[in-house]
Amino acid sequence: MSDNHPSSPATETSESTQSIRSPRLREKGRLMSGSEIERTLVRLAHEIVERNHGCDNLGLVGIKRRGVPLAQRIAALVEKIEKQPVDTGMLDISFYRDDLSTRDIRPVVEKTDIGFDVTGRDIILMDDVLYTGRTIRAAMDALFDHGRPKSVQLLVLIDRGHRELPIEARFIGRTVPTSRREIIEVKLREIDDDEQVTLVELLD
Ligand SMILES: O=P(O)(O)OC[C@H]1O[C@H](OP(=O)(O)OP(=O)(O)O)[C@H](O)[C@@H]1O
Ligand SMILES: O=c1cc[nH]c(=O)[nH]1
Repeated sequence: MSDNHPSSPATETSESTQSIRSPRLREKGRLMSGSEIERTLVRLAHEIVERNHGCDNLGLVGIKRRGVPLAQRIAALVEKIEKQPVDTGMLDISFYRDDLSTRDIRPVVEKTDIGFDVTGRDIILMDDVLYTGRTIRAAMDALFDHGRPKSVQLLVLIDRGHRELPIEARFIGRTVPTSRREIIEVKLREIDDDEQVTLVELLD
């Protein structure tokens, strides 16, 4: 989570008397359990295959962090349906965002290596949450730095609205109307050792 999202994590500084308090959060309820996430991914894998008439030219690209396990799981499901492997890669868009000045700068820079040639391919970008659309816009910039795909489609587990750019997902796990004072928190077992989607309210 980042500073430009209300869901920013606790930021404490010990080097001075100043400390930025974490926002107070209240959990409002669970939107999806682990098994609901799994079932949704199975449906999305079938939709991808159906709308792309197979998977011959597909390449899946997950956006760090939680888009990566989503892409890997969907690749495995598509492979099971179509009985052929699907190229899968990842993008770390930290340095491509257009609002870097307001980002929580992370100390570890991870190299972006999509892992296959995207030129001429039908690329499906994957992320956990679609909100303003700025991450996806940045991811597309990064993608086109790597080559020229034939098409780019977007898959998200949760579309929470509040777009600030003309970006829409083609494959959506669940559309959740939210207020700007709410946060969608996605947990995936590969990253969080837990698996669920919850709606959280920002109290401050
Ligand atoms: O549409 P947007 O407004 O760009 O928001 C969506 C992004 O926000 C989250 O990432 P974030 O950078 O907050 O943190 P994360 O790496 O902890 O998921 C989420 O994973 C999406 O990538
Ligand atoms: O609610 C939100 C908004 C952006 N990113 C998230 O993970 N959750």
